Amino acid sequence: MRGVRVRILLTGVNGQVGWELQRTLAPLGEVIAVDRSRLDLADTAGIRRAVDAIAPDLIVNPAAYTVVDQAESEPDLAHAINAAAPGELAQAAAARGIPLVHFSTDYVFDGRKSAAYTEADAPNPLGVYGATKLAGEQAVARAGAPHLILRASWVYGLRGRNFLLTMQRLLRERDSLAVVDDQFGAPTWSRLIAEATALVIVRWLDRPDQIATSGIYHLSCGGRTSWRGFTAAIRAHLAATDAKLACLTAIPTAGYPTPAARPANSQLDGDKLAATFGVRLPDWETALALCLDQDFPQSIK
Ligand SMILES: NC(=O)C1=CN([C@@H]2O[C@H](COP(=O)(O)OP(=O)(O)OC[C@H]3O[C@@H](n4cnc5c(N)ncnc54)[C@H](OP(=O)(O)O)[C@@H]3O)[C@@H](O)[C@H]2O)C=CC1
Ligand SMILES: Cc1cn([C@H]2C[C@H](O)[C@@H](COP(=O)(O)OP(=O)(O)O[C@H]3O[C@@H](C)C(=O)[C@@H](O)[C@H]3O)O2)c(=O)[nH]c1=O
Ligand SMILES: [Mg+2]
Repeated sequence: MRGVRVRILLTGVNGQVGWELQRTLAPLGEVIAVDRSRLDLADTAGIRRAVDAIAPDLIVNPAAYTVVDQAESEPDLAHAINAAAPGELAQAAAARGIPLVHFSTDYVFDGRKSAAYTEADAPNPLGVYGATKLAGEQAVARAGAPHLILRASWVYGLRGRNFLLTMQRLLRERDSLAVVDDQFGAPTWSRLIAEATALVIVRWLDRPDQIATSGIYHLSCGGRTSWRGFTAAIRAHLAATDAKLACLTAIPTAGYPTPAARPANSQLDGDKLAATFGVRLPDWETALALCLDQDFPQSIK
């Protein structure tokens, strides 16, 4: 693949990660970005036909059903998009002899481990979203195409639907805000995921051992915090410009009941990605500062 411009089929281009991937994959080749109107992943039967019509050299699939609570009442749709569709994409890739890069989530874990999860830890999802994402991982692995499954966590950015934008709005609107303080993980900026993914793809496609290096890799920011801790950091950044912000209180999970259960700890260990591809994302606090375009803490003034 060295030096060759590849045709890349990219799904989910209006999503957080897909939007950023459109830009970070552009230097690698021709990006054929498809949205739901061109490739509806709920239509499992149409996927193979669409892939064959596009005839890509590589498939990158950040599209997913990501509404965690709603998934509890739409398990069939979530399964179609998160499990059946990646399986079809991977089978199409295997049939064409091309590689697939797929994304998954920290919510495949049950959160009972106190340390960071490695790729060797057994998944045990607590809800429909996590279960369908795990089924997607398994379907991709089974298909036999060279593949990377990149597990991210707590994805945010300045675009789309995410916790950062929700909290910025609520902190401005409300007098007080109660946020759970007993679920831990690492917030991860969508742009860094997309930049790291492009770098990993270049290094992976350059290797002779794409099948041997196929598998699951954890790709999320370093460190960990709670949802309240993440909100406190968002609040601290906002305080530079906004005089009046909601007071923050810590609550237990039981104080914010949701249809889907979430892991108490889903910090991901990034050592395997660093050892294999030389890529590691910065700590979540550094990433948040980069995203919000604040002064970088260590920068020389
Ligand atoms: N968001 C998060 O916190 C985390 C996400 N991940 C994983 O990372 C990946 C990227 O997530 P993220 O970018 O945040 O997701 P988003 O929810 O921001 O975007 C998902 C995209 O998938 C598309 N999509 C949904 N249903 C269909 C369908 N039937 N056919 C075609 N496209 C569809 C959406 O299209 P449309 O715009 O039309 O709705 C949207 O563009 C996913 O695999 C996700 O599971 C992992 C950890 C955390
Ligand atoms: C809005 C709000 C949420 N919370 C809690 C609810 C929940 O336990 C936690 C996180 O809320 P959210 O529902 O926004 O986050 P959630 O949808 O669970 O986010 C997850 O999305 C999927 C797609 C992933 O893959 C995960 O990595 C993760 O990012 O914060 C509060 O405590 N107070 C609040 O005001
Ligand atoms: Mg959500």
